[in-house]
Amino acid sequence: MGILVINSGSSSIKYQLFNMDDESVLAKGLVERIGIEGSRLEQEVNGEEIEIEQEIADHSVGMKLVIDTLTDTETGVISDVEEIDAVGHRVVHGGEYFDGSVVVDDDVKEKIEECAKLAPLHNPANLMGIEVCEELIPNAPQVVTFDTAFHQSIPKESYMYALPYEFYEKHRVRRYGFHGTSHKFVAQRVAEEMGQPVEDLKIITCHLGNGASVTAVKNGKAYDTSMGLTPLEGLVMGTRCGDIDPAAVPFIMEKEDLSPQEMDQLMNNKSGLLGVSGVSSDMRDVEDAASDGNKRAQLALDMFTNRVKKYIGSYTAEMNGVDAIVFTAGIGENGSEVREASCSELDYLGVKIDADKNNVRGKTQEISTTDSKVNVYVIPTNEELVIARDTKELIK
Ligand SMILES: Nc1ncnc2c1ncn2[C@@H]1O[C@H](COP(=O)(O)OP(=O)(O)O)[C@@H](O)[C@H]1O
Ligand SMILES: CC(=O)OP(=O)(O)O
Ligand SMILES: [Mg+2]
Repeated sequence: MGILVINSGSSSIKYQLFNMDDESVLAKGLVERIGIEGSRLEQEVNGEEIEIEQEIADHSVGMKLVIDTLTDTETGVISDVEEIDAVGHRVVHGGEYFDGSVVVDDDVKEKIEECAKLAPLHNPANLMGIEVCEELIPNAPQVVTFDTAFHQSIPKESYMYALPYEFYEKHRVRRYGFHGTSHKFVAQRVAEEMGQPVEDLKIITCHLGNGASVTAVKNGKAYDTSMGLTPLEGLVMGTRCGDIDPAAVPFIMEKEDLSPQEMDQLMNNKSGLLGVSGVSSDMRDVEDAASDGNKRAQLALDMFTNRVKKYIGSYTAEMNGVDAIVFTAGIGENGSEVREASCSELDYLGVKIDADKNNVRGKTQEISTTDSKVNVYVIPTNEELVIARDTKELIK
């Protein structure tokens, strides 16, 4: 059974074509830097890599390139889209509508669209992916898996905001949390690595990508998470500011005469690493600029890692301890300096990083010293495999 999984991030499309008879990967690829200079597609088939560099203006152009590359006579692994039996998509915001994966129909699409105002960088890209697949792979059923689903277990004292209660009742204003598929996957994986049941562990998972979030996973369930009503709250991100004093919002709007939409754009698209450094939203560019002596790039880096550290500390307090800390996603899997800085001076918690072991990219590895009280790991996330499993289950 051929299942294509599409994971549209805010700046990338990751895809994997699985043979779900044995969960083998037929092709795996990444379209990155969508909408910014240097956009490209990278695809791996049986260990062989190809690279296509071209301008990719948005997720719709990116999706068409993915399907062309998969079916191309030279680069492709299938001769026809008919070999794709189903498509599974990652969708970021499911509101309180969805606590699990579902088959796409008009009603589901409407609800994804309705939630788009709460995930403006994501749900529109996710919907675009669904619509391009409907057009180009018309016979394949489509399934969606929501980032918000895993966080449904968070207790009410953590998901509520201290606003007048009626705003929860009227508009469902609350913390939802995102990257749930990834947090759940790496929490389970780290428990396997440690040879202990996830139900016995207190784990802090740091998903650091273009969007970034930290989750406290207690006894296998999400207990708190840094993203909120939208994927804007919490960590400093590529273009998002994360936590700020909410009173800064009306203050800036008044001073700069901004509409709510303009203010939202400022916080979602022009802030974070990009806004502080003035260099780029991409961690690699910011790290390069900082090592060339750019002070604002260094400041952006320091703010990024300081925020990760704050969340690790606060979730340790909330869970009354921590057994394992996991780093995952683009920056978490590759950025050894970010990991090292985020865990520096956490020795009062018993966290000690081994510099040699930490010199690792994109593979599962314990990076803490043997006498560290907390096990720190790099675990590559695999949201796509989780989505493929759900898709197979639902179309049976
Ligand atoms: N070698 C690396 N070192 C540091 N950061 C990296 C490296 N490779 C990728 N990244 C960072 O990962 C981020 C993208 O992460 P990713 O999980 O793909 O994001 P998203 O899914 O949100 O689009 C970018 O900031 C990029 O710079
Ligand atoms: C929810 C979110 O921020 O997703 P991404 O990291 O893929 O942008
Ligand atoms: Mg991502």
